[in-house]
Amino acid sequence: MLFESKNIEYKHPGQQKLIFPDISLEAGESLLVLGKSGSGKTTLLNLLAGLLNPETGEIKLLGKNLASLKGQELDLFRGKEIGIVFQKPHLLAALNVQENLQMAHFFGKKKGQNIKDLLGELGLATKAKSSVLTLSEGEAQRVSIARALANSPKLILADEPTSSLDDENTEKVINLLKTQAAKIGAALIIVTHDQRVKAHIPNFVEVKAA
Ligand SMILES: Nc1ncnc2c1ncn2[C@@H]1O[C@H](COP(=O)(O)OP(=O)(O)OP(=O)(O)O)[C@@H](O)[C@H]1O
Repeated sequence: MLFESKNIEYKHPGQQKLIFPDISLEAGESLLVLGKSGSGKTTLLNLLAGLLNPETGEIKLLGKNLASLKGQELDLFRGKEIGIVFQKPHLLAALNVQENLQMAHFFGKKKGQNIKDLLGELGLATKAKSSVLTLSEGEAQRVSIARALANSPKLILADEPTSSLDDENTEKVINLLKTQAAKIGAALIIVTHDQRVKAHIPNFVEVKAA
């Protein structure tokens, strides 16, 4: 199994304990994480990315238990093997499109995908040298996807990647994520409350308050 999470529980200070469904995915498989606002979707994504530590349970990517990795080791593993698409693109405004992607190679200490080719596949070939401040919302979202894919990670995590997009761009973004995940042999997990995404990815788990 490429990716597995089992018996994960987490409690934010002063909040109810969150109990998450188990997940297991092979390379090229996709999964939606659905749930109401406040149910714990973003918390689960942060746990799967190793940005939070679960109180119980284990998360394994490429046979490695995330909890067994510490500090810099975990940061480097995340940089190489986990691509995260945040809800808002969070691009570095001082850098152009291409430089934003080069940062991923730098932090992952990995050669990764050819940036020019990747931008071409995401329909951004003409934007390589553009300031990220001049991009439309859909373009900025695609750049943030390109950045998440730049190191050919084995796990792609996307938090509400379509919430601010129209129907056409939603379909484009979901297809891009699926195609790229299949191409690089990654597992894809998309957190969303956007019902439109369900039409494209039938496999789902639901996060519910305990
Ligand atoms: N840092 C924190 N400290 C305390 N409570 C938190 C923290 N982060 C999240 N929570 C609480 O944990 C619960 C789950 O939050 P989370 O952001 O994971 O939900 P979500 O399903 O992603 O919501 P949304 O769809 O609105 O983004 C909520 O009740 C939230 O208030």
